Amino acid sequence: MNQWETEWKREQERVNTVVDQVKKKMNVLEAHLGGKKEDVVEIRKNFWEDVTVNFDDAHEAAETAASIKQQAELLSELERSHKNAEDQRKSLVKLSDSPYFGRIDFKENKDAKADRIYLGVASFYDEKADEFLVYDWRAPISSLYYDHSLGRAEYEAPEGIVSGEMQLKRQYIIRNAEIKSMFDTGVTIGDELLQEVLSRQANPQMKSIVATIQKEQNQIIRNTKGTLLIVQGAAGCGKTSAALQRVAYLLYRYRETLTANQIVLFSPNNVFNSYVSNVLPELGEENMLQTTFQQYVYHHLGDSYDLEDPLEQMEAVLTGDGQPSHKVRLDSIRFKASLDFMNLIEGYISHLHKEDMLFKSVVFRGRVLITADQIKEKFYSYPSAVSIPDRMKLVSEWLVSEVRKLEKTERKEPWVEEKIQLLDKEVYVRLYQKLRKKKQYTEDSFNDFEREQRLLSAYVVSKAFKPLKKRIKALTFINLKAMYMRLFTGEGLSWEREDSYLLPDSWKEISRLTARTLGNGELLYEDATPYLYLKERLEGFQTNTAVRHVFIDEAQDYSPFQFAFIQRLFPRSKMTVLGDLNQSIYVHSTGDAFQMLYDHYGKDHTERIVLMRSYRSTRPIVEFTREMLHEKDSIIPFNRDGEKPVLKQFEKKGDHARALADTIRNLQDRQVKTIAVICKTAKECEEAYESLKDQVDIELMKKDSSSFKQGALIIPSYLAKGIEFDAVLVFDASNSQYSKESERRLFYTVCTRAMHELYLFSYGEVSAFITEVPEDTFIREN
Ligand SMILES: Nc1ncnc2c1ncn2[C@@H]1O[C@H](COP(=O)(O)OP(=O)(O)OP(=O)(O)O)[C@@H](O)[C@H]1O
Repeated sequence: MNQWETEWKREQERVNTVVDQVKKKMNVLEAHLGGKKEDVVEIRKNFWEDVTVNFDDAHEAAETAASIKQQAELLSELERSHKNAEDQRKSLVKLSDSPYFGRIDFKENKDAKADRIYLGVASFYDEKADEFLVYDWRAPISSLYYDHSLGRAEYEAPEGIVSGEMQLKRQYIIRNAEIKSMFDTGVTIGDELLQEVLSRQANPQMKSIVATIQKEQNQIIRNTKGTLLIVQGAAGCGKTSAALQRVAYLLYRYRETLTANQIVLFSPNNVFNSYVSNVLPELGEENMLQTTFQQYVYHHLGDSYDLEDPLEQMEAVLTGDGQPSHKVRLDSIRFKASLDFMNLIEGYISHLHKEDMLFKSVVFRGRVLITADQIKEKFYSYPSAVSIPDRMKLVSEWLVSEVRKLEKTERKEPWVEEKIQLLDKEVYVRLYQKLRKKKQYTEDSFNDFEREQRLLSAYVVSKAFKPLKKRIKALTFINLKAMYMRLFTGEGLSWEREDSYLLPDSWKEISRLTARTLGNGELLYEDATPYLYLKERLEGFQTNTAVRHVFIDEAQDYSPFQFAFIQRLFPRSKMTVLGDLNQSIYVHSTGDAFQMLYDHYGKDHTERIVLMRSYRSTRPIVEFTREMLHEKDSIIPFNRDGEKPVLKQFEKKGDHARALADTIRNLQDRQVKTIAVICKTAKECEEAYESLKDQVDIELMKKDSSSFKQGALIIPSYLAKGIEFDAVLVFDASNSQYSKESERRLFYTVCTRAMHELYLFSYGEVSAFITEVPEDTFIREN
């Protein structure tokens, strides 16, 4: 046995010992868990038997309430501790399969001998020996593994910097408690392991990368300095991965004070949400809150409008024909995303502060109770030093009190009597009991009848007024639609000198388009954020102060307006924004979106990290795709071999479809797991599906799809954002699809979804973005 084999054997023995210990602990825990579960079931079953229920008088009722509370607390405490034990059991199950993935031998300066530190997804402590057999990858000492090569090294411990020498860095792949591979590494975390991990097939669910986090990614994960962390990096450089491991790190580091529901991740769409949803549970952590900006907007706008969704907007942009109306739409999207438009709205709000606020009359049963003018007069009667939202609250209180007064006079209206006649028996009985309780029944039956009538009319009127009061409290008397509309009616800004603002040349056309759609009860997606902004500025921002960390992935797709909005929404939160300007595919994305954030937070509160190495795709694919960009040097491929991208050009539709089907079949025969035919638009996807569905087994992804499975699928470009596939087939890489400068980034985004194989099918003349790429970076086939 050579030295390495001996070493391997020794390491395997250690794995066996650790796994034995883990299993022992698991057995103890399982027995304990069983007992706890029984307790919980028992308490649930006997909940009402163990509380004394007595409502005879106020004192007894209070005792009963206290008894129920005590029982509920006991139950929730037991459930909490059951959940903790269950979480611990899950992490032990993982450790029993693969207890660790790395080892470092680190000799602190003060010590004579090096300590062996083994790193895994969770820590494992041996009580008897009083030592950690496995350290959590997020422990302070574990950062040595990610940040340093052999030689002098240091890490930041709670008590200060610890310096020493790293004498060994080793990596393992352990499955079923057996070492499958083992490498000693030097400078970075071993290329061999990374090669092995990256060459695996893609998965419909993203995987954690803890065993192979690279040094520059670790800077993102463990960054706790700034309020704003900006991560800019090429396609596939691990931005999303780093973000998710960062969430896991923060949950570990601040475990006493931070919980998963204080972290929000904004992601591009629901498919992406489902794609990343497994990473944290895999690491033994609960998922953070996940949302899309669109979901947020929907939630807050309710159904007050027929709201266009962003994918419909995208489809309208991509299928546009370049006609003047299309150009106006593009201008509208761009302008409404800008800070110039935000300034315009701010100017409008200042104006509303003084005059022109629009209200809706308070109407009851078709009758105007309080006119819009009366409300307006009341609003402006409050001192202007009081903010608009505060004045709105005062108006709302005033309205409710006015309505209460009117409620009394309303009781005599004829409709009330009619309603009373129609009341059902149950209500009568209830009212009768109410009267008895109040001891209002006397022997005098005439008097009783009168009282009954009074009570019934009060009941009927109060019931009818209830929704009205509720609406008033929800500030629905503010005529938001009309006020937003007023920004666009008239030939210019009807309320202000328009030269005070920066308006686009096509402002008049944009105004006409907007007034028309609003008039039809539709809200274009580009109007959603500004509309919501105006609403919040008038009603008061519904800020969320509980959230401590906001992550925005694919941040290049957010407009400055949206960023500003999110900032206001989460005033106490730190922000991590991750994006790649080369993948900005929306018309509203501007090159300087991050700059706006940077300006807002300032240099002292911002950290900016740039990632250059791309891990997703093979070297030949990266060498091809980066050529499409102007700043090609900013992307370094990870050295993983593969075939060059293949270009196939066709003149006939039938040949094009047949060749696509042949390629898909070939991939399927080779057991390639995830195959995506990517089209520019949903419309093109439908065409692709029609031409392929009878030839191969393939699924069509639509905008409301929320996840994807293994196999072959057809997907529009904008839904494929952020995700990856073993093989990508670009449905039509012709110049008719991708030629404008604005389509360059879209084409780049599409091609960079490929991990191992990339095929470009062109129906007709090939896209200029391919012809300008050096011929030796791809293969022409026909
Ligand atoms: N350190 C790493 N170890 C192993 N795999 C990694 C590492 N970093 C990135 N990867 C892999 O590279 C692929 C791309 O990562 P990820 O999706 O996080 O990149 P991204 O920068 O968000 O890409 P995009 O901008 O294209 O959406 C994933 O399969 C991920 O698992």
